[in-house]
Amino acid sequence: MGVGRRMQKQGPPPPLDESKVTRKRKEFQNQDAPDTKKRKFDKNSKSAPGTYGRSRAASTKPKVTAKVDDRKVKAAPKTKQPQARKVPAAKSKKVVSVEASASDDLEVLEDGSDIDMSEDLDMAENGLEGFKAQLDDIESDGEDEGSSIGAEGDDFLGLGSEASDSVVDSEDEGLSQAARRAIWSEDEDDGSLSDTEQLTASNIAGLSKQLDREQAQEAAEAQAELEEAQLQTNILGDQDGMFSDSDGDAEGVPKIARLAPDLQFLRQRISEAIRVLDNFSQLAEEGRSRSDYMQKLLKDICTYYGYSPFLAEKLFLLFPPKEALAFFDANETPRPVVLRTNTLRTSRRQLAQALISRGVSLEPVGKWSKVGLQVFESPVPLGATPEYLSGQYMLQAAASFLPVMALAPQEHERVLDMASAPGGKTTYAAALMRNTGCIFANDANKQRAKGLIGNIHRMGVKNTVICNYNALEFPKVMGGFDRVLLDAPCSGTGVISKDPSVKTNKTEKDFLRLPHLQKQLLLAAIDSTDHASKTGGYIVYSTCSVTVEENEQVVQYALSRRPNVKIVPTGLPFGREGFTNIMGKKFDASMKETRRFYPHVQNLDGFFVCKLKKTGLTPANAVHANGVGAGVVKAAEEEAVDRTPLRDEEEEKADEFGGWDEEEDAQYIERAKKKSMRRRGLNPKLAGRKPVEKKAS
Ligand SMILES: C[S@@+](CC[C@H](N)C(=O)[O-])C[C@H]1O[C@@H](n2cnc3c(N)ncnc32)[C@H](O)[C@@H]1O
Repeated sequence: MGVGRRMQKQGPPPPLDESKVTRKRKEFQNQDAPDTKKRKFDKNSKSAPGTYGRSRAASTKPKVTAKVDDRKVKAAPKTKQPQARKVPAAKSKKVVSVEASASDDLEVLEDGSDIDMSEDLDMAENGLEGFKAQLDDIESDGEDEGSSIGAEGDDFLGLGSEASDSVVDSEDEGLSQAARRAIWSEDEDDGSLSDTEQLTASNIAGLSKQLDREQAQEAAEAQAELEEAQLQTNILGDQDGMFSDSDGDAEGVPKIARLAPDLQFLRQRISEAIRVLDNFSQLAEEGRSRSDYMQKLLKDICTYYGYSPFLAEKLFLLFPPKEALAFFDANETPRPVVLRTNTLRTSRRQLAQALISRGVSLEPVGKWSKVGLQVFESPVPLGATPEYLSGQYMLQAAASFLPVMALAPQEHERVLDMASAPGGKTTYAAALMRNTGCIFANDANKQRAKGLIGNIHRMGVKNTVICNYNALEFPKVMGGFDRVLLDAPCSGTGVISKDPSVKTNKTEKDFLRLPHLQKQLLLAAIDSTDHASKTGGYIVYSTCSVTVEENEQVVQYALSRRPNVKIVPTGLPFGREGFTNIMGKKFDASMKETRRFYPHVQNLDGFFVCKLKKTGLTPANAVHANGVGAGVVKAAEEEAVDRTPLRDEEEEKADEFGGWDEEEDAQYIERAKKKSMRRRGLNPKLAGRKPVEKKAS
């Protein structure tokens, strides 16, 4: 986490203030690009993807001082409205020349701190008011130069405008006429007639032609700017209404106007469509159906937030329309940075003190966790502090505490973590078990399992065996666990703020393939659990996805294939109930005991947690996850012993993850043999020698 990045407090995010977003976007359209490059921005604000992010950044107003006549004065920030620049050549050039000279002296103050948008906007507005007043004063001087200045002032106000850098303070009232000319009319090439210039018969025709040429050139430039502005904002195509639109279906829209969406307008249209959908009978246009609005809305959501149509629809349908928008918005902002205290090494209080002494600003994550700390600001990289390196904490999203809290592993139990890398949940479980009992931490991915090994060592976890199986192999590999955690591989629709590629890279195929795998893994988890465990017999299924296919549907499948399990309360103090009925799909009534977590509700990653209790042996006719018949499952369940198959030597050698060092092992074996001989009273040095036969005397 970088310096100066302030996070929101964990908890529901405040509702989006539409008026601010709109204002900020408008400001962006009025900004000059070079100014925006110089600023630093709070990355933690709500912003739409891509250009929306840029527009939000660009709309921030820096503090600007301009030196005019060697005096520093506060200036209103530059603004620009290219569409409105149809001004006579002479005046326009004058404005540009003033801007150029003023900008040489401009100082953009960058204090490096986050910029408070609302304050800056107020400042900008106040500055503009002050400048208008000053211009009024200048105009009221009533002299030739004054009237020329007055005209410039009108341009400025009308344009909104270019010369705002060169704001003069009240001291300008005392400037001499010559001084004013120096400020406002120094451009020799401005095309206007100076008061020393004479119009004669010989040059009047030439001058007239020159003016015509310049006016034509100016008109061409204005047209070019107008077209460029349309490219940026797509205004022509969009402003006709909700159903005459930017995607090229509106007649008479020039092609040029269809290239880039106007995000501000899109946002308004999305809000409007949602308003109509919320009160359809009263607000809908005549002849338009709900589905017309829905289609339009989904299309706009795809453009605005950058989702594939397929995923936008899937996620949209999980919520009422207004809430769906809040969900999409929340996916555009990062979740709070949270760390979990490793109670095997320290206490939360001690850790907090140590980090605070390094300048870290933090708070307990909430009453629901005794180990979480939310970090607001840190001057040091949190992944490299001595406390981190000595394993006193894990950087871990708060939502990922929840499945372990639901699992509630007890001391001295045997626990299986089926998909455990990089170990956030395994190490938490180990801490809850106070390093007693045994956790089998499995992951099918060797590379990720290496990260798991690193974390386990760093955090002083000693009760864990790391395995590298396809978890579908369980319980053939091993069974009879008191508790099993299946934090399943998933599509990641709950963590889009961390990985926005999910918006476009998940296809229909993924939502067939993943649920299939998840269902099979859950059957394997159930079959690996000891229903007769004195302390447990529990399975926790979790994903960091919010789709129904990966959650309720998977659990429902398991209930239908394994009548020997039932859903039980998770024990978590908050979270929304799982769905029992959605989009025409009906689930078991007990599904409401499962819990859903959302970015826009709890300011947590999207998560699903379900706790199951195994009540008996898997029935004889059950089919195992791995396609194996019931007999094998039953045998594996009954025989809760380690049945890890021996792997052949070649495989072992090639396996850098779990392979043996043959030479080192030979030494250990040799040493062990010698020890064992000594214990039996034999001399190891004589080992291998043939016993000397005693000669008969
Ligand atoms: C959501 S992540 C697990 C995160 C982990 N529980 C933690 O808290 O750090 C899912 C994991 O499943 C693993 N995985 C995918 N397919 C698997 C399979 N068939 N068997 C076992 N692990 C699998 C992936 O390698 C990945 O590490």
